[in-house]
Amino acid sequence: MSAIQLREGVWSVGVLNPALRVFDIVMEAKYGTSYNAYLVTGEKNVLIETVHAEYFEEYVDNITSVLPLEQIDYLIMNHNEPDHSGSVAMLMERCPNLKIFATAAGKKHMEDVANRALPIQIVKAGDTLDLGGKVLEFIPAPMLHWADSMFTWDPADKIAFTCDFLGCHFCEPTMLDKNIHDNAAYEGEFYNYYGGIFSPFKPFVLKGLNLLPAEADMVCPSHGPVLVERLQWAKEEYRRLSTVAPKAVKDAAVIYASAYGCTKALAEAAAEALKADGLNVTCLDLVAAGLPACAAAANEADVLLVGAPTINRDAPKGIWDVVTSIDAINVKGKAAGAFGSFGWSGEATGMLHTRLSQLKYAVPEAPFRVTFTPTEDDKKAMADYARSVAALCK
Ligand SMILES: Cc1cc2nc3c(=O)[nH]c(=O)nc-3n(C[C@H](O)[C@H](O)[C@H](O)COP(=O)(O)O)c2cc1C
Repeated sequence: MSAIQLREGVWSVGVLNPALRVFDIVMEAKYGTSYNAYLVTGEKNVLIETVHAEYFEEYVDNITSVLPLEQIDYLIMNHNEPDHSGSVAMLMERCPNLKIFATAAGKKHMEDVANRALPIQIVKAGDTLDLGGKVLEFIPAPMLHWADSMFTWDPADKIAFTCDFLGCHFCEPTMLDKNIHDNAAYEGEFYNYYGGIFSPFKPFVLKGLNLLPAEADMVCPSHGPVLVERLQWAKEEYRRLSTVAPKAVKDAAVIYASAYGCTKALAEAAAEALKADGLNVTCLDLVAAGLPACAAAANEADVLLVGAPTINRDAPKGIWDVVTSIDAINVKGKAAGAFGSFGWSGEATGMLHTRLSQLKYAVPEAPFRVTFTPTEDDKKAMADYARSVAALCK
């Protein structure tokens, strides 16, 4: 991809990576991605973001197709994940007089990524950068999706540069949303990106939408096409996806695996007790309900009970898949407990209890476990245990 003029004096100088299929270890990128970067020219010339280190030369080619590197005065780093900051150190080698602007957290991240001190000016909300005729404004927008995130606002061009916010992994060679051919594919990636990157930060997304200047008619994100025609839609979707309806009653999820019905009997005792106490209870057998439904219920629950037998000194893999699908960022105020049946050594419940406590759920002192078939007393004790977990929920 070469430099693409977006508006008078505003260029896209990022690169496409159409072959990428897995981003950040965990996100599928069916259509590759783009590492977006922008150049705003004037009396002073400023770059906004760099690119993944492997694409540095292509990035430099794009910049130098507009102007020589020596004429670049500033670099603004809205976000410093290495797919955007990975080329900062190399760029500094070529442009040693470059002055960099970032938030305080951005400075720390950038220097930790580059492993060297950098000439960074820390910016705060409302700080500006005068390019001579054009004044850019900095709008810190923390936790979108790192502490360092900020937007850069160009009021003269009505463009907001928003780092990952409103972006997605999609290669549109023209960078213009009006040229997207496969709109269904784009929308799928837009939602995947929101889900993978922003869904843990819903309150911050709503704050970010409010910080975004309403008069912006172009948004330049750091992945995927620039938003003009889709801008209103994209903002509305972020608002819709991030708005959480208040709950009238607390949700409880009892999720279990059970080979011979022993852990199942405990699960049913727990579910009945919580239902009787007025909670909205979802009780799911992992094998029947499947991982996606169990993971969704676990994440929705204010009170979570995870049940597993011990099989070969561990919990079965499927149950681990559930507890490793939990959004660790959003367990504040929630409570969880582990229970299960075992034959002789009974490791599963302790291991699950440790994991739940490491996720920072409020957990009782110990898990609940019984040998083989639960007695009526065991079931009563299970009901008490479930209630004791629910009592820990704020
Ligand atoms: C293949 C297999 C391996 C097992 N390994 C262990 C074990 O390592 N330690 C243990 O305490 N119980 C072990 N058990 C016993 C189960 O934990 C026990 O039968 C339990 O009651 C099963 O509960 P469930 O009906 O909820 O699956 C094993 C059972 C099976 C079928």
